[in-house]
Amino acid sequence: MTVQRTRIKMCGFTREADVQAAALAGADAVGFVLYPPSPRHVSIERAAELAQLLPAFVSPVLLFVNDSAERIRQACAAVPGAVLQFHGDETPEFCEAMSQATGRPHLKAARIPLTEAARFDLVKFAEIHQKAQAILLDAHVDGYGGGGKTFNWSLLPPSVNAHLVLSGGLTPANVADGIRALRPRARSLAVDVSSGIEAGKGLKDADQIRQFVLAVRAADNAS
Ligand SMILES: O=C(O)c1ccccc1NCC(=O)[C@H](O)[C@H](O)COP(=O)(O)O
Repeated sequence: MTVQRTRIKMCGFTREADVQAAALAGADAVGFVLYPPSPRHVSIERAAELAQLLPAFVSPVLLFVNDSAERIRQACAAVPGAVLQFHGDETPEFCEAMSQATGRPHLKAARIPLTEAARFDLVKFAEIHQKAQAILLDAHVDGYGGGGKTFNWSLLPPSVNAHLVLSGGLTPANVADGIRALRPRARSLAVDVSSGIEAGKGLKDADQIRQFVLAVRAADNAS
């Protein structure tokens, strides 16, 4: 029997020890929020420092919200190998142009209404963002993201022709349910977490990090 392995992105890191804890626990990607209004914001220089701690095969992810092409290029030059995550209102054309200009793949966030997920045309969104490496499904919250809230997973379309990343309010306690709800709908599924592994905004908790990875592995092994 083939066990599908759910890849794990953890986001919003600001401290060295937390980045090391995430990599040690088994995160496949570690995200840095380059959006100044976020309480998890880090500068390009700080993201570069933290990304240097990542071992082989753990990808840095640079998160932008409606940022400029110039600053995205600067960030890519400072953080080799980073994946781009566009979490604002970026058009498919802008996202594709930035991937072309930097040679980096990108994730595009879809911000799903908390209680009316069916109102969001995810099939169409995935079609117009078909050049994205994956579509990250986040809850639509004030401040663009990192809200610690789930949306109603059951209201999503039964099938989406895209690699999906489930995000928004995931915790060690609910991530298995999220995997079970989303895996049948996607070409492949990964999960993303920020608030659910924190002691405070941008301050990650090593034990919650470990618990989150264990919960994902248990869900994979049970599938
Ligand atoms: O994390 C933030 O502060 C943030 C701010 C503005 C835009 C996006 C942001 N985070 C993006 C992420 O990828 C988060 O991991 C995602 O929104 C899930 O966050 P959470 O619900 O706290 O797990």
